[in-house]
Amino acid sequence: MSRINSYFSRLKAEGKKALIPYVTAGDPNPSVTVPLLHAMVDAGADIIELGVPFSDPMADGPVIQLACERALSHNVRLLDVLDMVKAFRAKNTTTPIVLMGYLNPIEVLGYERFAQLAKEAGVDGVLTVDLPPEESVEFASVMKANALDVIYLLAPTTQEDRIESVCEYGSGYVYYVSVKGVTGSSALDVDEVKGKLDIVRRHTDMPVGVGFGIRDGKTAAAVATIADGVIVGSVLVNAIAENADNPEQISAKVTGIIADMRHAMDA
Ligand SMILES: O=P(O)(O)OC[C@@H](O)[C@@H](O)c1c[nH]c2ccccc12
Repeated sequence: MSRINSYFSRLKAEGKKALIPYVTAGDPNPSVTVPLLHAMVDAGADIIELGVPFSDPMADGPVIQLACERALSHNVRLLDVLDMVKAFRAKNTTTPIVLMGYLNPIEVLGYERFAQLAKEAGVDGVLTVDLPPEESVEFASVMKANALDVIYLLAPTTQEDRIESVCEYGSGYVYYVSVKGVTGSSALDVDEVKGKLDIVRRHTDMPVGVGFGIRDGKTAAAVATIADGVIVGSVLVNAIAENADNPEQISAKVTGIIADMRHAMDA
């Protein structure tokens, strides 16, 4: 059983939902990331989506695009991100980490080498934004051979027959994107998302995480009533951006938001 699977089963047994924050590795500089990951866990994060900085993050809005730029200005590459995961694992062996990014840096390393290094570093799952499941047969089989979960996105526009295949190829959890568009979009409509999740659940027993447009405790709590995981990115990355000039503030701001969400979700 993967660390992601066992984590979700444990939460289920406790009647809790997963809080899944996203941050970009190396933002605003490489020394911030590992301590920030530990602080997020202490504040109530269950699973971490760690973004691999990429020069052309087409599914991301301005907030995460700028995060990628800040990290890339310090030359943070995929191998550096894997080193951060390894450093995190020295003190934490329970919190699942999903690497979130685009295909190009993985292709440069090669699937096999990437998968081995990622596993060794302590990565649990991989979400490759620009690789459609239908084209990922080889990718997915190499990841799975190295005990990495492959997480896919479902969008509001995904047709039911594709939901079926995406759920079949994926493992760990499915990521339901709550609104059309890029990351950092405006608020989502919980009732509309609920209707979609009912359809998704007809096709899979996997946990379903919902992301895009969750910015506060109230929305996090509402999403927690319908989903297994609440995924939060831009509001945290924005707090990082606002404090990029005094990084000692970053952890307090980010963990403040996470603690609020945790509290609202568990209330
Ligand atoms: O930023 P938001 O609206 O809170 O949504 C989460 C999202 O940022 C995170 O999961 C993510 C970061 N980059 C992505 C690219 C595609 C899909 C999702 C993502």
